[in-house]
Amino acid sequence: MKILNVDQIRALDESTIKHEPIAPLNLMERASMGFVNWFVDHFPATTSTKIFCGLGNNGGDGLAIARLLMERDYPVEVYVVRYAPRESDDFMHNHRRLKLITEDVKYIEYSRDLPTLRHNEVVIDAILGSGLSRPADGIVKATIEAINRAPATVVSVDIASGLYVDQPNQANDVIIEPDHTVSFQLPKLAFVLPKNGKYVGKWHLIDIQLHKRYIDIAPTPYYYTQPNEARLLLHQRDRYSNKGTFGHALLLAGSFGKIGAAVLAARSCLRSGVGLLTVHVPQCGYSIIQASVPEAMCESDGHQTVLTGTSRVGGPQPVTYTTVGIGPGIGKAPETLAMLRDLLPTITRPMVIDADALNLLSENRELYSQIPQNSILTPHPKEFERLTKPWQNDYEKLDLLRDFAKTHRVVVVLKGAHSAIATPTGDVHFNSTGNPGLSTGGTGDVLTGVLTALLAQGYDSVEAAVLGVYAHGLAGDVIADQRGPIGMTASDVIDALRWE
Ligand SMILES: NC(=O)C1=CN([C@@H]2O[C@H](COP(=O)(O)OP(=O)(O)OC[C@H]3O[C@@H](n4cnc5c(N)ncnc54)[C@H](OP(=O)(O)O)[C@@H]3O)[C@@H](O)[C@H]2O)[C@@H](O)CC1
Ligand SMILES: Nc1ncnc2c1ncn2[C@@H]1O[C@H](COP(=O)(O)OP(=O)(O)O)[C@@H](O)[C@H]1O
Ligand SMILES: [K+]
Repeated sequence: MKILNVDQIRALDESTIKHEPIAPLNLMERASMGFVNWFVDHFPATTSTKIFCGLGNNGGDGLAIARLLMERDYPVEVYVVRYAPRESDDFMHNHRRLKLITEDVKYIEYSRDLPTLRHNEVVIDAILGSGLSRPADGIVKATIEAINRAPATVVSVDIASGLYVDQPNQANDVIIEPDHTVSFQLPKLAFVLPKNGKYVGKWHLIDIQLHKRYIDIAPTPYYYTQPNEARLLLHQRDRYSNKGTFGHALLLAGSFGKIGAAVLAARSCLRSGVGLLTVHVPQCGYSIIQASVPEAMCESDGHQTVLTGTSRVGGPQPVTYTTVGIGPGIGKAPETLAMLRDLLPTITRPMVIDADALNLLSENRELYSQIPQNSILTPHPKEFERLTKPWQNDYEKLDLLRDFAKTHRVVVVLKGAHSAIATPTGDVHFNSTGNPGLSTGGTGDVLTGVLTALLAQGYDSVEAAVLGVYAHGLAGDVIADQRGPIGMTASDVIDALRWE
């Protein structure tokens, strides 16, 4: 699914009006009806509801929503925040329509006009939408602050008032902190950026049949992975396949005290369809791998506690493997750095690079040029900062991410909620699965195993990253449903991986 910018959202609106064709007012009615259908599913008709409307089309939506909820007998109070002398045409029209069924529309010009908000009430925030052009101030700011202070449940229409759709807010901007955002058709970039979490809440999309052709051809670097899109990426198994069909992966993982990382990556690799797997670990990990992952072959490094030269010590010859994954639990010993230096030039196919392998790269940036093209790098934000430099806000981070992927012709999975997958052409796919239960040691190692398995099976790097990250998050969601997010472990995630 595409994520469009604010100008494109406006043009999409106009394109729908022109090509469907539909009157602007009727499109607003459709959007408002979609919101109301969602609202009715979530809050009973006894819910005391206060709707705060601005003077643009977001406010117009709010007025239409008020009328539609009143028609369904919700106890609704309407407040118009009068911050300017002019209203939009569709606001005015909906204002007239609302006045036909109620005289009771209140106006907020000064702080003293603000109502008291209680915990058993729901506030609908329709003050400002995608037309935000400057930080909220004056009475708009006071209203937002009052809503944020209140114990009421808050639902924003389209986007929280005060939050920009696709550009950074300043630290002192005043923005609604909703429990839910109910938006139209496509996600907004602001929804998938971690720092905006409290200004978005849970977000929901309402299909209002905006012009499909416009969406199909609109250029954008940003995508949001939908379940059907992920499923389409999945390779079906040939009935006459054999284990050779699905590649032979080599995992270089573990060090003394961190052999568990190698176990997790190995297990998830096997659970993700690899044909054959060899795990190369320091000597201290040999019997652990043999005993705990019997499906894998194991090679012992020449060193007792850390990974060293692979070929020098009779270890693996990476060229003979379909894919190499390196990083989980390896540490940053000088011998391991030497191994990485020797290894990179010998690998010609895309590999997976994670954890301390990334940290070693960031401390030895001359190695960046040795990373095989189309490799998948899986940093969490701290590792990504080490690979690049600190950023001021999520938008700057996104620029750094796209630049890094393009410059080094690699796929970068920046992990977190809505992991962002940047491609060598500069596109970014935001993941839609996963939950805070995944914020626990070892889930990143699991992801490395998953991605290594997909590359070994011949998936293209971008497809492997999009599908693997999606399936990893989905496994986390399945486990969170079963046992709650707090008690889940990385091993649970491996068990819940499903490829269908
Ligand atoms: N696209 C879709 O899919 C559909 C969209 N729809 C709805 O339309 C909404 C967008 O409407 P919109 O363009 O009228 O913008 P909105 O935010 O209501 O107000 C802009 C006004 O506020 C002003 N203003 C700006 N910042 C301000 C500030 N800080 N403090 C005070 N004022 C400020 C701004 O002033 P200006 O910048 O012009 O000076 C302008 O006058 C969208 O969010 C959705 O709800 C649906 O109805 C149909 C389908
Ligand atoms: N709040 C969250 N929502 C969704 N996914 C998350 C969240 N927190 C962590 N994750 C996922 O969990 C994994 C954590 O990886 P990482 O930080 O490398 O952990 P570790 O190093 O312990 O293995 C990543 O795939 C990340 O996207
Ligand atoms: K809003």
